[in-house]
Amino acid sequence: SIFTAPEQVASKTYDFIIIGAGTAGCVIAARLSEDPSVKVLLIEAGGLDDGTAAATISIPLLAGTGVGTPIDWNYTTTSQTGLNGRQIQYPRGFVVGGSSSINGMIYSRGSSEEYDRLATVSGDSGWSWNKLQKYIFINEQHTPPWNNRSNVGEFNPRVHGKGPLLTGLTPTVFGTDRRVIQTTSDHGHKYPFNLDLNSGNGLGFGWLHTTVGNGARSTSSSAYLHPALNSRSNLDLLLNTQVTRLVSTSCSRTFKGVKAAQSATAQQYSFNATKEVILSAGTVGTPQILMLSGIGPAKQVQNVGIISTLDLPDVGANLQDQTILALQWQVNGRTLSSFLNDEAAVGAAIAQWEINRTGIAAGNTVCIFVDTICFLRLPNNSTLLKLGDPAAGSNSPHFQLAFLVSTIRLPSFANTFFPNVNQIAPTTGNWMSVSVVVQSPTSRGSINITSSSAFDHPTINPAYYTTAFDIGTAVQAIKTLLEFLSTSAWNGFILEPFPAVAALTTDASIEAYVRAFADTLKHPTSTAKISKRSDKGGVVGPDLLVKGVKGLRIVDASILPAAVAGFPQAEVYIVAERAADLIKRAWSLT
Ligand SMILES: Cc1cc2nc3c(=O)[nH]c(=O)nc-3n(C[C@H](O)[C@H](O)[C@H](O)COP(=O)(O)OP(=O)(O)OC[C@H]3O[C@@H](n4cnc5c(N)ncnc54)[C@H](O)[C@@H]3O)c2cc1C
Repeated sequence: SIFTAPEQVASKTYDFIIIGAGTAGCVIAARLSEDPSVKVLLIEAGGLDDGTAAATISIPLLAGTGVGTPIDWNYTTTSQTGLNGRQIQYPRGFVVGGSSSINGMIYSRGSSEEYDRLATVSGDSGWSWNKLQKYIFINEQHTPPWNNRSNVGEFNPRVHGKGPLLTGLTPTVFGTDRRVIQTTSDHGHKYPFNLDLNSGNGLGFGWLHTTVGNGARSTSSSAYLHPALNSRSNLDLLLNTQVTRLVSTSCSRTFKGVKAAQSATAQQYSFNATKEVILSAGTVGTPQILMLSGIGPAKQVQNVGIISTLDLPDVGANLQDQTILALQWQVNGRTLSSFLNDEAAVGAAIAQWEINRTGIAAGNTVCIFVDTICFLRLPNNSTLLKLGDPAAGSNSPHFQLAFLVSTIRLPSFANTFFPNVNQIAPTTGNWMSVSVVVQSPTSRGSINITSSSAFDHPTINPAYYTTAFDIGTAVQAIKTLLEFLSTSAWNGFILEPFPAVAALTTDASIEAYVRAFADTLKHPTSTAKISKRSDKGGVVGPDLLVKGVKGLRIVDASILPAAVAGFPQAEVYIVAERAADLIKRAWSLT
C-alpha cells in the first residue's frame, strides 16, 4: 500500500524499516519483500514520482530539469575556499526513486579495481568485482534505443545482464561522436578505444550507457519499487514523511525503530522494526540521521544539544565529491539551440513522446548528455603521482573528459554550448562543449548537523580543490583535452575557442579557470564509509551493519570508501543488490 501520512499506517510494527525510497532503498525494499513472510515499510521524505513530477522524471529530454524544483532537496554547500569562496547549489532527489529520478542518467560502473578495493578495505572478498558479477547481472539490462539503431561495435553484450534496470546507448550518432571515435582509430596507442567501459576495464574512450529503456528513464522506482508495490501486499510505502531519528531499546545500543514526522511542528510517529532498520537516505541524509540519533562525532552531536549514544568520528567525515566544468569551441556545423529555444518544437517533441515514447524526447538529456567519454590516467611520470596515487589501481582513472551533445543528435548537427556557472551562452555561432572531471579527488569534506531538528539542512562542505593533487590533475586533464582536439580528426571542424578557453595558455590561467567555474558533479560519497569490522575507523563493517550498535544497517552511496571511478549510481545499485542478499541470508529469507 501507499500512504501519504503516518497516521494512515495502521500497523506500526514491521520486520524491516527502510529509510529513504532512493536508488538503494527501492532495491532493498523490492528484494526483501520478495519473501512473503516479512513485512517491509519504506519511508520517503519526498512524494510519489507521479503527476507533474512524472514527466520531469520519465521523459529523457527533460532529465536534469528536476534540479532546483520541489523534487530536489535544494541544498547549498558552505563557501568553498578552493572555488574562490563560491557556494554551490547541491541537488539530491527528494522524490521516490531519490537521485535516480533526477540524475543525468549516465550508467558507468567504473573499473574492476574499484570493487576489488571495496573488498580489500572491508576485508570481505564478496565485494570483489568477480564475486559481484551475479549482482550486476540481476540489476542491469542493455536495451536498444527507441529507433532500434544497431549498437554493434559500441558495447559488449556479454557484460550486460537481464535485470530490471534498463540501459542503452544513443539513438543517433552525432558528428562529434564520430570524431572522438576517429581519433581513437588514428591514434589508438595514445587514445585507446574501449568497446565497453562497463566491462571492468574502466580506461579509454568509448560509448556511454544511460539508464534509458523503451524511450523512458529507468529509475530504482520504475525498475524495482512500482513492480513490487503492484504485486505484493507485504510492502508499504509511506510518503512525504521524514525520519527524524532512530530509536534504540532502553539502555542498549540496539536500534529497533524510528521516529518520523511530516514537518518540524507536526506530530512525531513511532514505527518499530522487529528485525532491522536500514538507512538508505543517501550521502547527505544518512549521516544527518545518524547524528540526530546521537551516533557520530560526540562533540559535534553534543554541540547541538543531542546526547551522544556512540562516538563514531567518521560519521559525516570523508565526504568526497567530483566536480564538472566545461570548455567550449565554436565549430563548423549547425547547433541545436534553435530547437531548445523553440517552445513549440519542444512541446511537439514531448507530445510525440506522450503518444508512443519515440522521437527527440525519447533520446537522452537536454543539457549535459554525453554519447562518448573517456577515462584517463595521469602520465606515469607525472610529479602529481609523487603525492600518492588515489586511484583504485593502475587501471583506474584520474580524470574524465566527456564530449557533450544535446538532445537532438542528428548527424549534421554540432554540439551546443554548455555554460559554466556564471557564464552566458552566446546567442550566435555553433558550439561544442567538453566537460572535465577529476575522477579521484583527494580533497575531503564533511556533512554536519546544525541543530537537533531533522528539518534543518545540514552543512555540506565538499572542500573542493583543497589539495595540490586535485588542482594539478584538473590542469593536466585540460591540457590533455587541448592536445586531443589538436589531432587531425578535428581539423576543419573546430573554428575557434570561446574567449575564456582561448585564454588558457599557462598552468596558472588553467588553475584560475578551474577555480572560477568548477561545479559539483553531484557524486558525493563516503560519509559513512565501510571498513573492516576490526578497524577503529569507518562507520559500517563488511556486512554494512553500523559499528558499535545492533539492528542498524546502511545501504547507499555513503558507505563507499572513495569517489567512484565511473559514475556512482551503477555502484550503488550493485552494492544494494548484494546488501539485499546479505540481509536475506542473515534472516534466512527466500
Ligand atoms: C542532479 C544529479 C545528477 C546526477 N547524475 C548522475 C549520473 O548521470 N550518473 C550517475 O551514476 N550518478 C549521477 N548522480 C549521482 C547518483 O544519482 C547518486 O550517487 C545515487 O543515486 C545515490 O543513491 P543513494 O541511494 O545513495 O541516494 P538517493 O538516491 O539520493 O536516495 C536517498 C533517499 O532518501 C530520502 N531521504 C533522505 N533523508 C530522509 C529522511 N530523513 N527521511 C526519509 N527519507 C529521506 C531522499 O529523499 C531520497 O529519496 C547524480 C545526482 C544528481 C543529484
